[in-house]
Order: sequence, then C-alpha cells, then structure tokens
Amino acid sequence: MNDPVLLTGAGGRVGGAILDGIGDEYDWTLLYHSQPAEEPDAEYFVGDVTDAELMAEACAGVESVVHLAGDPRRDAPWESVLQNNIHGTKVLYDAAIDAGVERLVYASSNHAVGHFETERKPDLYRTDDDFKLDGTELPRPGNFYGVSKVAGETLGRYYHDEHGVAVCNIRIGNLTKAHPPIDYERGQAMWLSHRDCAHLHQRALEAEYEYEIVYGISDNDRKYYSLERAKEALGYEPKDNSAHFSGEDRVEEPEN
Ligand SMILES: NC(=O)C1=CN([C@@H]2O[C@H](COP(=O)(O)OP(=O)(O)OC[C@H]3O[C@@H](n4cnc5c(N)ncnc54)[C@H](O)[C@@H]3O)[C@@H](O)[C@H]2O)C=CC1
Ligand SMILES: O=C1O[C@H](COP(=O)(O)O)[C@@H](O)[C@H](O)[C@H]1O
Repeated sequence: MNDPVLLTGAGGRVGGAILDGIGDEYDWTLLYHSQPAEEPDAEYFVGDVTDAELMAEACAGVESVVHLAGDPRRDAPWESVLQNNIHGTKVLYDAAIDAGVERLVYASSNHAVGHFETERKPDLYRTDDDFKLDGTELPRPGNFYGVSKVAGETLGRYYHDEHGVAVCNIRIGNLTKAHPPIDYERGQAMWLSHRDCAHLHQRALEAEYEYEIVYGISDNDRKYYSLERAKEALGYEPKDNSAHFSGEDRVEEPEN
C-alpha cells in the first residue's frame, strides 16, 4: 500500500510534473481549485485552500502534504498573495496538524531571494561567476510574491518548532517541460526539468529530515543556487542541465 499524500495545486504546472513523474508511487488525494477537465484517477477535492472545513476533509488520513496551491505570478498583488499564499498556507497547515500529518513539502520560490541578484546580474547567471546561494542566507524577496513565499517558509518553521512536523521548503527555480527557457539567461541558470522536479519531490517525501530549505533546480552549468543541501538532506540526484540544450526545436510554454 502506497503512502497517502495530499497534493494541493494538482491542476497546475508543478502538479502536472509531479503526477506525470511519480503519480504511481503514492496514494494521492488531489486538491483542484476548479473542476478538472478529465476525471482524476485518484480521490480529489475541488475548492479553495483557505476553506478550513474542506482542508480538514482533504487532510484526513494523509501522512504527507505537498503544498503547491497559490498565486504563482511574480507580479501578483498583495491582496492576492495575502489570501491565496499566506493565509491559504496557514489554513492548510492548521488542518494538517489537526489531522496528524507528519510531513509538509512546500513550494517556495527563487523569488524568496530575488534581490540577491540585483547588484550581481547579469554576471551571476554566467558560468565564470562563482557566487552561490545555499539556503542558509536570510531571504531577500524581490516582490510581494516572494514575500509570500518567505512567509510560507516561516509558517513551516513555526509549525515544525511548535508541533514537530517535518518541513521541506523547496525554492523552485523555473520549471519548463520540453526544454530550458531560450534567450533567458536567468531562466537557464535556475531551470528545473520535469523529471528532476518529480524526483526532487519524491526525495522530499522519502528522506528523513526536520526542517529544510533547499533549492529546486536542475544541475545547470549556469546555476547560482547550490544543490549541496538538496543532495545531502534529501538525496537529490539531478539528471538535467540547461547547458545540454541547443535552443533548436523551440516549443512555446504557457505563461502565467
Ligand atoms: N512553475 C514554476 O517554475 C515555479 C512555481 N513555484 C510555486 O509552485 C507552486 C505551483 O506553481 P505552478 O504549478 O507553476 O502554478 P500554476 O498556476 O500552474 O498552479 C497553481 C495551482 O494552484 C491553484 N490555486 C491557486 N490559488 C488557489 C487557492 N486559493 N486554493 C486552491 N487552489 C489554488 C491554481 O488554480 C493552480 O491550479 C506555486 O506555489 C508557485 O509559487 C515556485 C517557483 C517556480
Ligand atoms: O516563482 C516562480 O518563478 C518562476 C521563474 O521566475 P521568472 O521571474 O524568471 O519567471 C516563474 O516562471 C513561476 O511562474 C513563478 O511561480
């Protein structure tokens, strides 16, 4: 019998990468914001992560939560990130603790540390620049969306210290499917391939840890995020590298 895992934001891009890659590995409960076009092959709920009653139902019998639901826009307004990202995470984590959930895996973002780039770009996107963030630095969000992601990490810190739940915050870079972003150095530096995304989340669901902040990117030559903590704490073994793609056969991906 597979471990029961609640996946919020199941209908989104990161949720799709996870379900495509490790959909058969867990006994999923899926949370969608609106009714999915195709009937999911798992138990599912439709509604808002700020709905405490619904989150209590969704968390019942679950061992781990992968929390992706939220407003992912870098220019999302304060009102939206306050409600969807900060309050939503708090409501979900309360329900998870009440239900006895043992592990929370949280989709944080590169935007939690976006202002480290301000005085270093574009050099830090290049292979001859050695600067790296490793997750021990204090956050420097570059927008309100980034502020909300830091708040999510901090909520996780509080719930870990207060209730003992294991928490892994993954500062996801830039997930694209067919190939890394083209003509976008920053995107190539922080690219996360679909298979590395699925594998990283599997490691976050399997490894033993207390509270972690790791960077979620592929092993890109251009990276300015260290992968050492993800490797050491989770056993992450990335397979992809944006430098291995030539930029031919461009496929347009949906923007948010
Ligand atoms: N795609 C990427 O490269 C990155 C994504 N992330 C984070 O990963 C998570 C997922 O992002 P994506 O899949 O790219 O976004 P997405 O927009 O494709 O998926 C997010 C899903 O959450 C749902 N959602 C939004 N607000 C909700 C609410 N209040 N209640 C219930 N569901 C709600 C949306 O309907 C959507 O299906 C987000 O938290 C985002 O901040 C972080 C860094 C990079
Ligand atoms: O957190 C996120 O970051 C990625 C990459 O950021 P960008 O500023 O280079 O676009 C973004 O694609 C994603 O939508 C967002 O949630």
